[in-house]
Amino acid sequence: MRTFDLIIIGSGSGNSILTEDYEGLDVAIVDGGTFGGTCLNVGCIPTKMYAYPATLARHAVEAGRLGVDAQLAGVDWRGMRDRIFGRIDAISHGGLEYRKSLPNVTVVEERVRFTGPRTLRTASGDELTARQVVVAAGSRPVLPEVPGIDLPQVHTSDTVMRLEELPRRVVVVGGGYIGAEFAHVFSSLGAKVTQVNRSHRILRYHDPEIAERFAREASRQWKLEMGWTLTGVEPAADGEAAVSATFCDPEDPEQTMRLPADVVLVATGRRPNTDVLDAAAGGLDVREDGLLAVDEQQRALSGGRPAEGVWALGDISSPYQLKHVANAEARTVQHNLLHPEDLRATDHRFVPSAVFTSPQIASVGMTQEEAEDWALEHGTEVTVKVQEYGATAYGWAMEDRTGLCKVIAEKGTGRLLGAHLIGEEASVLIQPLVQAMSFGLDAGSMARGQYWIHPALSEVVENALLGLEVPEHSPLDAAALAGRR
Ligand SMILES: Cc1cc2nc3c(=O)[nH]c(=O)nc-3n(C[C@H](O)[C@H](O)[C@H](O)COP(=O)(O)OP(=O)(O)OC[C@H]3O[C@@H](n4cnc5c(N)ncnc54)[C@H](O)[C@@H]3O)c2cc1C
Ligand SMILES: NC(=O)c1ccc[n+]([C@@H]2O[C@H](COP(=O)([O-])OP(=O)(O)OC[C@H]3O[C@@H](n4cnc5c(N)ncnc54)[C@H](O)[C@@H]3O)[C@@H](O)[C@H]2O)c1
Repeated sequence: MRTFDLIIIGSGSGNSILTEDYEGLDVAIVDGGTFGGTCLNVGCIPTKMYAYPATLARHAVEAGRLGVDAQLAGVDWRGMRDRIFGRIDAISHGGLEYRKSLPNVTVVEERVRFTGPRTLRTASGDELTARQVVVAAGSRPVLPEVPGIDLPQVHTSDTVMRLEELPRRVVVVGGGYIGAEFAHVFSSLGAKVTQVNRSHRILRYHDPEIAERFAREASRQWKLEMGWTLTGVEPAADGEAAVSATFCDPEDPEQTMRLPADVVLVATGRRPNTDVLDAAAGGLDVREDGLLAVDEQQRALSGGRPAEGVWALGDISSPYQLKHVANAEARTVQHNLLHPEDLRATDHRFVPSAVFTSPQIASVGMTQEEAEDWALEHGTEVTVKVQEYGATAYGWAMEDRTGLCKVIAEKGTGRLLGAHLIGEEASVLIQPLVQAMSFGLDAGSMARGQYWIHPALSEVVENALLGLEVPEHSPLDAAALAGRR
């Protein structure tokens, strides 16, 4: 049995814990996959490195509306792929080598499982234990158990970005973040894409007005099929495509659909790795949804109480499955490991997210429906303003027909409750609204307490705020508005 001061399982956000403050500790960092984890190797970073050129390609196709005679002559998929992974693989490799070079750090490049409280066994049979264990083992794609799911033409986000050629026909299964982003990438780069979703709502956790606007835009760019569940994939009979994917209507299984494809991308959600880690054998509580149970201080729970010396962060324990959340939780663990007498909690109040499609989508806080329910429950009223990009000066410059910014606030106080955008640079435009919510700036003060550069796109946000029925300045202080008391 090898004993350490600290074992970190997972080199994604888990790896960021190890600063110089840890130099005095004997640390093991364990990862059985690619060093650097999901975001770097198969997640946020490579997808955005594809999404950006895909957006450029989309703009070229749409530039004619503005009198620019551009066209998409083609894309160099292999060149793009090699540029992207040439950069990423080097970062992953460099990170691994750096960790290996540290005298106090042992890198274990193997899968591990819990065998008891704070004890682990590697795939090759070594036993490891530590005073403190950080579980940062992430999540993995869920694959429906249907015939043909293991055919080589069936991919997940883990493999699809390394294809040798840009496929001609792609069937994307799933209507969430991953499905939407890859439908954008493949269709903008020139593939014929059909995106199939089980429910009748795409991006189902988003504000319905945004999701509907997105569905309208998406169906201009690729084919959307709603209300179908995947039943199988088989080699195609006609030789026109490599495989055909079959679907049925979950409410009427007699209704079926067959789609030819060169690539079937399955993006039907991700599952926390608590099962492969055998978290229960470590005495840790696993929730019904498969997440490792943690408290606000990121302490893993055992029998509902903090387990001695076990912490967790990121996709394995967080319902958000977002890199900025995993990083924030890692900062909490980094502090708490060294300051047991002064534990911090992770602030999960205003978690924003964005979908990097064209147009982009960004969201923070309550949807309109959630805000209206909240208002009923708290005996208060909400005010909502939807500002179209096309009705602002920069929106005219862009001849924009799709963008909108919806802001939701409490009427009496101007407290911002939610913001939802679809449109150019939505992921950037939302940030001042996240800031206002986090620091308790009310909508009225935010609108009129600062200059907004004219005629920048940010006037969309300014005008949305000005359209709310709120006091010019809030009667409440910032802490109360930020929901801190
Ligand atoms: C295609 C895609 C696009 C994404 N885009 C975005 C985005 O734009 N913005 C955003 O905020 N989020 C995005 N995400 C989500 C984001 O990548 C994750 O939320 C984040 O990477 C989770 O980090 P983590 O540290 O919890 O886990 P990970 O980074 O997954 O790290 C876990 C590590 O643990 C290792 N591991 C697992 N089990 C074991 C075991 N038993 N033994 C040893 N090692 C093990 C794995 O090999 C892995 O390296 C995206 C995800 C995907 C899949
Ligand atoms: N930009 C970002 O922040 C970003 C990008 C990608 C991924 N992520 C993270 O990764 C997570 C996983 O993404 P995801 O898109 O795989 O999951 P998701 O949960 O967002 O979406 C899964 C979709 O698949 C559909 N589905 C499920 N089973 C199906 C079936 N059998 N047939 C057809 N459709 C089916 C669901 O209805 C849903 O629309 C996200 O929740 C997100 O947190 C974030």
